[in-house]
Amino acid sequence: MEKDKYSKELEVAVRVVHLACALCIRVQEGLVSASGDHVKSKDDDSPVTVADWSVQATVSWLLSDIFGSQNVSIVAEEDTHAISKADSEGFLAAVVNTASVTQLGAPLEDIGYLDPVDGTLGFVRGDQYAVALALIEDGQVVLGVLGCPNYPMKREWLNYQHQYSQTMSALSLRSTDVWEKGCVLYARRGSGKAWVQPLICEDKMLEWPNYARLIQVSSIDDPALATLCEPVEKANSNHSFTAGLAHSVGLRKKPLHVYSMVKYAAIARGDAEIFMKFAKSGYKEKIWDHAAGVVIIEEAGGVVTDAGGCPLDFSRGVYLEGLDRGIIACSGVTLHEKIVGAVYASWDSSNL
Ligand SMILES: Nc1ncnc2c1ncn2[C@@H]1O[C@H](COP(=O)(O)OS(=O)(=O)O)[C@@H](OP(=O)(O)O)[C@H]1O
Ligand SMILES: [Mg+2]
Ligand SMILES: [Mg+2]
Ligand SMILES: [Mg+2]
Repeated sequence: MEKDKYSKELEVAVRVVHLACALCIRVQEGLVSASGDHVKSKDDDSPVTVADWSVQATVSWLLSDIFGSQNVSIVAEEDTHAISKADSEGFLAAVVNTASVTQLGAPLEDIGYLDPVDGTLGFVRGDQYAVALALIEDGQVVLGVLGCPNYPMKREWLNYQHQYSQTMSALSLRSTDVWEKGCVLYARRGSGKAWVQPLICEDKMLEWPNYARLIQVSSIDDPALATLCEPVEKANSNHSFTAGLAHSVGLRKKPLHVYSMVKYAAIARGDAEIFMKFAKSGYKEKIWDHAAGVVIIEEAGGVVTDAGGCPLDFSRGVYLEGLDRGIIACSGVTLHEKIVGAVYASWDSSNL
């Protein structure tokens, strides 16, 4: 890809994700004390919140406003049915109130994929979640931006998952220091670079990208030293299958259970070496749950494929069609080859 292609789009996407994160932080802080009005159940029983809707509305509006609605095509997770139901009146008002407090100035063609709140379960539980925005051109993810409001620039959080908010207060991490809140990661395909920024408060936005730092995947390739991260919910990924794989390749550390694409961020930042997800057979992985994370890991030096070792196919609509069994992301080829080999060796006897 030519050197400066998409640089304007990337800058806008990063700024928009910063704003979206600020919005989520406000809602998450309020959730603890709020009535049940701010969280709803979708038809598949998964949660959706005021933040999912507000981020989706805000990001879509901002991108259309900046690039012109004729140049922007956004595919986003939440569908408009749920919010127009009569019983959602209070919820809709909350979305309008939250979305209208937020505001932002380049052409965006191709298709943007947005997961307004990834890891909604983590979000409502006061834990990890992400805002993910990716640009896909001719079936290739060309830009990825991942906002991780509860993933500080410092890596200590990894040892304290599940009690994120308690840990933050116990460690007195609720300071105004930008390095101690969250981060935004981003990458442009073919640049060979991936970046992380601290979550910037709104008055520092103009200074972008002054706070950006290059990130790289971990250099650890010895399974005994490697850290695996995987989804929290057993319904979303088969923990016993991954435990078998981990054992057979010689992983010794306990796996980290982390909500959302923060797992992709952890690999890209070098805080963990392996991410695996094996959903139940029949479940089709959605593009917005992976696109931004994949390009960021790859540009940071890592490898992401399906369990058969093939690249993920982002060219066929909202689903990762043809995905072979599961997803394997690693910091390098040595670990990746071992895991893919272990899947081949154990799949037939796994009853999956
Ligand atoms: N049954 C099933 N199997 C696999 N995956 C599913 C399933 N149902 C939902 N999803 C999607 O998983 C997204 C959350 O994935 P995570 O890796 O964050 O899982 S976990 O919350 O840590 O358990 C989650 O993203 P969000 O809805 O944006 O939170 C879903 O798109
Ligand atoms: Mg998601
Ligand atoms: Mg979501
Ligand atoms: Mg969802």
